[in-house]
Amino acid sequence: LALAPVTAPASTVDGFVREFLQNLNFNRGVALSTSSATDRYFALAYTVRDYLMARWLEDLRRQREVQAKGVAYLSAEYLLGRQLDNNLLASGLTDIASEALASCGIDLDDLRQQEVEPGLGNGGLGRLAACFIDSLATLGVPNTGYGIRYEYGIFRQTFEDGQQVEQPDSWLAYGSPWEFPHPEAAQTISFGGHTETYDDGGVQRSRWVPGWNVQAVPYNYMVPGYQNGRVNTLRLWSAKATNSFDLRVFNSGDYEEAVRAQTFAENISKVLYPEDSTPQGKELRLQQQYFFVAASIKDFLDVTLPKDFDLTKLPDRIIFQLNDTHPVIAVPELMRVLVDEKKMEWEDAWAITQKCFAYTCHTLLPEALEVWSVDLLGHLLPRHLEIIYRINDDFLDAVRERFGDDEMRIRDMSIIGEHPVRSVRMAYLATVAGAKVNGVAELHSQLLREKVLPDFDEFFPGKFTNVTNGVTPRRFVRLANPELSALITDALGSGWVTDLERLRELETHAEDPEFRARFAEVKAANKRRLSAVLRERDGFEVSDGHMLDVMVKRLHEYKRQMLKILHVVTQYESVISGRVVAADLQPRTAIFGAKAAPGYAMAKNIIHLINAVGSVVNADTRLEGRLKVLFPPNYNVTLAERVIPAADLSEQISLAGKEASGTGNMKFALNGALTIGTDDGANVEIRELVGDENFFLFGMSEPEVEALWARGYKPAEFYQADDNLRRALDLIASGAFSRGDRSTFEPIVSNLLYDDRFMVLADYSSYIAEQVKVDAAYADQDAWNRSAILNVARTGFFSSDRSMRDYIDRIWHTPPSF
Ligand SMILES: CCc1ccc([C@H](C)CC(=O)N[C@@H]2O[C@H](CO)[C@@H](O)[C@H](O)[C@H]2O)cc1
Repeated sequence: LALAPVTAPASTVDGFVREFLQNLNFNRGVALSTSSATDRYFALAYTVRDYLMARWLEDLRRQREVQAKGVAYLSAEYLLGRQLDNNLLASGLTDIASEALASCGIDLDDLRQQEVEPGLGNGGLGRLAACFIDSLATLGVPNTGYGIRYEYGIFRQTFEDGQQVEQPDSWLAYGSPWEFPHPEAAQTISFGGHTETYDDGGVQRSRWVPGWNVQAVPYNYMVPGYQNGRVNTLRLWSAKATNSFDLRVFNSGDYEEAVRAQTFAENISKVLYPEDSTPQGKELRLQQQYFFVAASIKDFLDVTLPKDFDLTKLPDRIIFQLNDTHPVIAVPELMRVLVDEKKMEWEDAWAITQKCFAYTCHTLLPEALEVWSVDLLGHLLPRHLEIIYRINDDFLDAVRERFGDDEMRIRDMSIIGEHPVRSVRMAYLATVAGAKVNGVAELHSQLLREKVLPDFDEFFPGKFTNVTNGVTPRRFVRLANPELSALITDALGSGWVTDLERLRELETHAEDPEFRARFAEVKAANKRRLSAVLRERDGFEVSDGHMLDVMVKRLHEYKRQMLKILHVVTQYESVISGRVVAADLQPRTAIFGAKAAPGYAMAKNIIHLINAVGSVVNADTRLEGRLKVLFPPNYNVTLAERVIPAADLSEQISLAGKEASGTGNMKFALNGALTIGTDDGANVEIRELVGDENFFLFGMSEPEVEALWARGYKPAEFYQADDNLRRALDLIASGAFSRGDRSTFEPIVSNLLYDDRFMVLADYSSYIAEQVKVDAAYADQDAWNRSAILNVARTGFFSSDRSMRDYIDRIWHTPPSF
């Protein structure tokens, strides 16, 4: 019996009830009658786990047996969202669970609300990682996602007097029913100390003599494929002190000292860094990066691989995908293990390492590219710095080989930068070591090659490629928009959930007035649902008959939330000045969602401005309720799942050349919203696929931006030349939204007039003109709905399943196995 494969409980209502009550009574230790909602939620989660367990264990057994090449996805962030519904969908148990619980007098929806979403990421990069591991499991590709189990995720955002206030995100207060801790499989991770060379039987070798170490405890999470019997693993590491308690010191009465090691160690996985563009260069951040990378490499080499595995075959067994530069310390770590511990020759180790890594870059902002000072690196990871120096020396020798003694080029390509302080340029290390380097949208990958890393593109022909981002249709269409899903399935059958290009077949239905009417009803129903959510969550009222104009993403100047708020102020000013009659306005509600990095003052001021404009506009009866601004706090995955299906207009208005890709843009189009956007990131590919007539394009293209910059950009000239713009900025400067206090938003106005790095003023008139077209288009609801349906039909390309297939074809060569 012991060796028999684990069998899942019976997928029947009775079977589910039995399993649920079993978990409630014996796992939570309560009776149904005395149970709390939390008890019932945990018991439900345990029950769903039980149904997926057999698949998970069988998958692990098969992977051990087949030893197929797999993907180790290294990411410092995973923005997972709530797990319950996704796991119910993946196991095909949603209806059975709902019926089983109802038979116990429990409403499944009540339990859904109990779940706290794990906010282990900042934004795009973290959510993309979550979509990718979902797709790898659904495609049946062996994959382990590796990351950090932060005790505190992205902060909770509240507003006090319209200003962002950060609250700690204690998502583990009640524990998480979806994690499987394995303290017995903890890895020891070292830091500090020094290096030394020693004679190893006549061979001079180097070794690291660490100063201190911590324990990395793995927590496993299920990553179920969509109804394919597959379950991959997400392994997140948590830091613990090696010797958590020093009894000797304790008995000496110095209680604090006795536990200092514990707190010190735990700090490593305590909290997620809330920056999503400007690295702070903090030592703890580097500790976090090395901590999870070293634990993951040890875990794979010592646990997953068979004991006698021939490491020269490592590239046939695994590819480590670097999710931006955050895990790139993995390169010198693998070299250290192969050379220092496995005693491999440097050249052999390097040949293996170069085939085992690939690097995805997610940004174009120079300030977002991580650099670590050699002082800090040498202090924390002295052996790794030595290895990086050796990698760089060999690399620059090859550069000299190819280009001769071109010192400029040598200095420009060196992994070691000299200014402002001697530092390691992590993007350069990732590019030199990676087998492949990819951007996340066509335009981004092109700019990466031409502008950010041109020397490397020339030196490494064929290394640079592109894989346009994608989103999982399971969470962002099937789960977030059940009514649209039913409409699509009704028309096309259910195959689209795992074959999203099938949506193309909706094109013919777009010409069917009856189908358009049903689509309109779906959108209206999603708006009603959003309205109920925002009323209950934030006390907001969503006005009927309003176009929902939505901008949800991190607050960053390059994303230009300022352009959106200037549009609102322009409309407001036009009415209160009497130039426009309120009744002529197309009723519109601008919905914002955005967190700002706590240290990003300008971003926080812009949040304050949006809330300030909102409270004045919403209260001004002269607008007759035809223009509203809503800014629900704490935008996260769960709120995205409610807002996106209800949206009419998707705001993707970054300055061309700044947004690497965007993924919200894809989610909106797939849920039948029309996009107003610049030719930036993946907007370009969305517009190409949906057709110019189904996309509201405005603003400068990337080359036009470059040209204006080169000519010398004087934002004040645009202020002078455009009456609407001047009136809008003057109204803000006047204190109209800050109780007459002109100083409150002065920093924003003067920045726009005298700096405006992201050319808000230059693109203003084109944006406003395009918004007028949006209003006109929205007046013809039937034509709008036809265009919206064509957006759904033509954006199947943006499935993360397709992204994964591209990574497999162009980078990983890890076909789905067994
Ligand atoms: C070290 C500070 C830091 C932290 C996170 C990041 C991320 C790379 C920022 C990020 O999330 N980038 C977004 O990645 C998405 C997924 O590829 C893209 O769609 C977005 O365009 C890009 O801004 C940069 C710098």
